[in-house]
Amino acid sequence: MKLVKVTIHELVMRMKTPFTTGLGTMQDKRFLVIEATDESGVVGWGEGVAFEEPSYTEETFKTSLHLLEDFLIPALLGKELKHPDDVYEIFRPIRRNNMAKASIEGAVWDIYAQLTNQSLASAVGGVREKIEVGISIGLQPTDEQLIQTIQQFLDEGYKRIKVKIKPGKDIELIRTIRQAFPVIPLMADANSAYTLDDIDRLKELDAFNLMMIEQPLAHDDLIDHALLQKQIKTPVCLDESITSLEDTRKAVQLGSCRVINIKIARVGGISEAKRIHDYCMEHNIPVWCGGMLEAGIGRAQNVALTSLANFIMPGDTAASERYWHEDIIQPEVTVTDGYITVPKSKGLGYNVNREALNKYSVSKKTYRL
Ligand SMILES: O=C(O)CCC(=O)c1ccccc1C(=O)O
Ligand SMILES: [Mg+2]
Repeated sequence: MKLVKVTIHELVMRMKTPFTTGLGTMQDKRFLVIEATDESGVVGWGEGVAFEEPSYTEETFKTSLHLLEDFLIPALLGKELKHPDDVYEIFRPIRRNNMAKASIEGAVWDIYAQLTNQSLASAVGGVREKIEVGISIGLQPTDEQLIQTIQQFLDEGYKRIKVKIKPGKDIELIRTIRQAFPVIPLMADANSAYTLDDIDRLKELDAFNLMMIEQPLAHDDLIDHALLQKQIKTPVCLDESITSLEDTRKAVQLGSCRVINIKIARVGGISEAKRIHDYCMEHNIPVWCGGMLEAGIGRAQNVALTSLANFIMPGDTAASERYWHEDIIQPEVTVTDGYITVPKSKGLGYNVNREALNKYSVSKKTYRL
């Protein structure tokens, strides 16, 4: 494989409903679509999922543009690639900026799958025909609305409910949910809203039989999470803190968590996501696939990755229609009885809908060898 042309499309798509966490609210999603062309003319697609504000990680869609234009695309154009794993090595001298790296690495994986006549799921080593999915629900204005929203997604078949918590909207909130839904698979994501000073409060959550609590403490912490995990029964799941296989090794050795949320973009691509998956499998740490409110291309990659053997907990990869009036892929990702069927066709398994892509595109720029 050799990339000869890369086009960056900048899109803005309005979500059906705003998504609120302790970090902020998002409704209009600005993101990047990467269209990469190989020397044989095969086109691969990637998605740049960094948000407009550096609140979840330090990256933004603008830093992604800068990295792609000035470093990542120049480093890849014209390079002979034997396997998509080569991309991670080529990018190694460039520190962090994982979402920017993943955006173009995903396009190389798509090209590789097409050139080797297989689905992306099969190219990454997936073993499942269908994947079990859950849903992540943002903070709601009232408890009534939250209960109603949970009921709606349970009715749609979602297998696990994740709610956002923050100080002051935690114990009572979870108690209210448990009163309405005593036995559903339920978990809470704090997006780093707590410190060890809140340990008594976090211990109170042990009463509610949560599947796990996601990223309670600082976004870059492993040590305090290990201290916390020793004192609470609820399994700790790390999201923000895991940016690489190295972070994973340290977290597992320290006992910082019992579960890991893998997001392709957060760890710099599909290759590193796979290595984290494999390490966790060897160490009996279950993983699940997190989300970045992706449009169709990122969503398709999540479906493929989740077909790996150790994705044994439902992830956040919900149906396209949960987020978008119209997605940029055909067919859209659909959920039936809480499952997504992993596509078997060549490459991503979904076609990019050029008409939709152009409709939501606000600018584009092409780089050639
Ligand atoms: O539905 C999704 O794509 C995931 C939603 C979600 O929880 C989330 C959305 C934006 C930023 C961070 C997170 C998170 O997993 O912490
Ligand atoms: Mg999270």
